[in-house]
Amino acid sequence: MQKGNILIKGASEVVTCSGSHAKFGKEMADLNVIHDGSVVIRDGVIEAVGKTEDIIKKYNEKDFQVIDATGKAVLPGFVDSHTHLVFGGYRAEEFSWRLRGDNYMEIMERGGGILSSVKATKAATKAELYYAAMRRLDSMLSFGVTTVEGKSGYGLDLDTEIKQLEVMTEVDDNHPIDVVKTFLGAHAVPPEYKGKEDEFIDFMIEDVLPIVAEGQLATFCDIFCEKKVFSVDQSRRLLRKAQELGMKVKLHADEIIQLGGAELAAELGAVSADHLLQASDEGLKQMRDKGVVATLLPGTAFSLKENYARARYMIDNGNAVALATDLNPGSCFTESIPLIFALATLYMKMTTEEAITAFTINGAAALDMADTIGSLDVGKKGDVIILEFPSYHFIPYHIGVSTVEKVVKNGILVFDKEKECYINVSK
Ligand SMILES: N=CN[C@@H](CCC(=O)O)C(=O)O
Ligand SMILES: [Zn+2]
Repeated sequence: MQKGNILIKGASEVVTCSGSHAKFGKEMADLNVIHDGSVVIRDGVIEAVGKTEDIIKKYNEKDFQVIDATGKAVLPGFVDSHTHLVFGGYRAEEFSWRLRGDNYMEIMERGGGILSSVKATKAATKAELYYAAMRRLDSMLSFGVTTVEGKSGYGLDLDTEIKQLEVMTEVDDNHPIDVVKTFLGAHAVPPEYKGKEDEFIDFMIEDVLPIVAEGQLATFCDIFCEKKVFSVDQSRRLLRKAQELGMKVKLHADEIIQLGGAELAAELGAVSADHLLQASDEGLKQMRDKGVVATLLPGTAFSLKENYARARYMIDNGNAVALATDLNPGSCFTESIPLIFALATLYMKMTTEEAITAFTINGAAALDMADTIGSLDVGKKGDVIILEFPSYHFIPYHIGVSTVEKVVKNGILVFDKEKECYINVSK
C-alpha cells in the first residue's frame, strides 16, 4: 500500500494505548494519554509522538500533510479482530424467525443458519463476494477500523473455502483496511457429513488444511467448538494439525454450552478464544496463565438475546480482553463499533478505558500483531483516527453514533467525514 507523511498537530488528547503486547487485567485501564499532543508519520510509519510544543520545534511542517487536530482526540485505528466479512446472501428471514422465538442452534440443525449462508456463498461469484465485502469494509472504515480479521467458513468444501480466502486477499489488496485471514473450514457440519463429524475433520485435515497452509492462504485456523457442532477432541485434532503446518490458532469457544473450549485454547496456546459466554472460571484462569486473549463479541449476545460474557470478572481476574463486532450474516449482522462500545460499557461493566484497550492494543494482540499495530508508538504503522470531539470519553457517550471524523492508514488520509468521501488507496 502507498505510504504517506502526515503531521497530526495540536490534539487535545493523543490516546496512545502504548504497548507492544496484550494488556492483562488492571493494565487495561492505562491508555497513556498525552494532552495537547501531536503525531508524526513518515513513510507510513509513526516517527514521533509527543507534546505539540516539542514536536513543532523539531519538525518542518512543509515536509508533511498537516492535519490540525485542535479540539479533537486522536487514537490508534481500531482493530476488529473477529468478523465473517465475506459471505453470499443474507438471512433477514432468519432474524424475523428469531424475533418470534426460534432458536439460533435449532435453525442451524434444520439446515438453515450457517448452512443457508453456505449455499448462498457457494452460488455467489467471486466478483459478487468481492463487491459486497468492499462495501462492508467501507462501512468499517467510517467507524475507524484500520485492521480487520476475516474468516472463511461459508464453504465447508475445498473450492468455496479457497474462493472466500482469495476474495479476502483481493479486498486486502484494494481497500485501505488491512485484512488478516482465518481459515474456518470447520464452521458447521455439512449435511452430507451429519453424524460423521470425525470423517469431516479427517477431510479438512487431509484435503483442505494442507492446501491452505502451503499456499499461505490464511494466517489462522479456527473452528466452531460447540455442542452439536465440533467436540473438544475434534477441535484439538484439527487445530494441532494446523499448528504442525505452521498456522496460528483461535477458537469459537464456549459460546452456547460450557464445553471446555477455553481450557482447550489454553492447552494449545491459541492466540485467542472467542465468544466465551459460558467459559468456566478454571478455563479463564488457564487462558490468563497461557496469555490467550479473550475476545468478546457482545453484538452477538445482544442479537441472540443471550447473557453477555463476564468481561468484568475476566478483567478483575487478570485476563486480556479484546472486543470485536463478529460481523456475520446470521447471529450478528453489524459493522458498528459504536454499538459494541455501548454494550461493553453499559452492559458488560467495562470502563471506557478498558473498552478502548480492547479495541486497540488487545485487538491487535488477538491477531498476534501487537508489535506493529494497536497503539501510537514510534515504529508502528501510521494507523490513526481523529475524533470530532475533544476527548475519548465521547466514544461511548455519543451512544451508537460514530465519533470518528478522519481515518489515516499508513500515513494516508483515507476517510474524512467532513468531505463525506472515502479515498480508496490501492496497495
Ligand atoms: N458461532 C459461530 N459462528 C458465527 C456465526 C456465523 C453465522 O451465524 O453465520 C459467530 O461467530 O457468531
Ligand atoms: Zn465468529
